[in-house]
Amino acid sequence: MSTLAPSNPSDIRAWLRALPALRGDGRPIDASTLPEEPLPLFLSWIRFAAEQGVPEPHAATLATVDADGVPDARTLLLKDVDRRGWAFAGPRSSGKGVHLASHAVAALNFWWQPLARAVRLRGPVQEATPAESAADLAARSPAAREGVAAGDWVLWRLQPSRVEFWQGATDRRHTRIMYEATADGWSLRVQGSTGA
Ligand SMILES: Cc1cc2nc3c(=O)[nH]c(=O)nc-3n(C[C@H](O)[C@H](O)[C@H](O)COP(=O)(O)O)c2cc1C
Repeated sequence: MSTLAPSNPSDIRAWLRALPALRGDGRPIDASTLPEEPLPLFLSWIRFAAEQGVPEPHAATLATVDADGVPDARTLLLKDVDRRGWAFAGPRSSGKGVHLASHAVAALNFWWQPLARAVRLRGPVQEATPAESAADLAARSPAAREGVAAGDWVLWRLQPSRVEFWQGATDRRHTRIMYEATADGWSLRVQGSTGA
């Protein structure tokens, strides 16, 4: 079937269902070599995605909720990641800034189609120091800095309470690697196809 969108709206359902999905080159997961915490696995997956030519592997979808609990989501760039969390930035006056001021929690989702891989995190969000936010703004191009009011730029860090690594497979025998923060570290659960 052609992948051109049908002009007749009543055909959309059939057209969508016929579009190919999960055609990425999935890799088997060796559950015996997984690290005890999610950070090293995330670093190895995003580096691998970049090496494999995944375009803009640092782009992710950030979901927040507003003061009434209504969710919203938008694409943004990951600015840093270390033990303090997954860092992203934007104006304090933006939708995400307003949401985070009332509900300091978020979810972040990466989708690396050529590898059929996704990473999904959720947890509390903390504002970085004013110096870190200013440094992030200063590192942007002059064009990107233009129009940002002084003091309106914020760097936030999502400190995940849960991280899921998802490896899709063309035979639909997907693998989910789930890390949950515990009082003294991380618990790890693997579901689905494993073994390399
Ligand atoms: C690839 C890509 C990268 C983006 N990076 C950022 C970013 O790092 N920070 C940001 O505030 N908005 C970024 N945006 C714009 C957001 O998607 C969004 O339009 C903007 O943050 C306003 O959303 P909000 O009002 O819900 O906060 C990016 C958009 C795309 C498509």
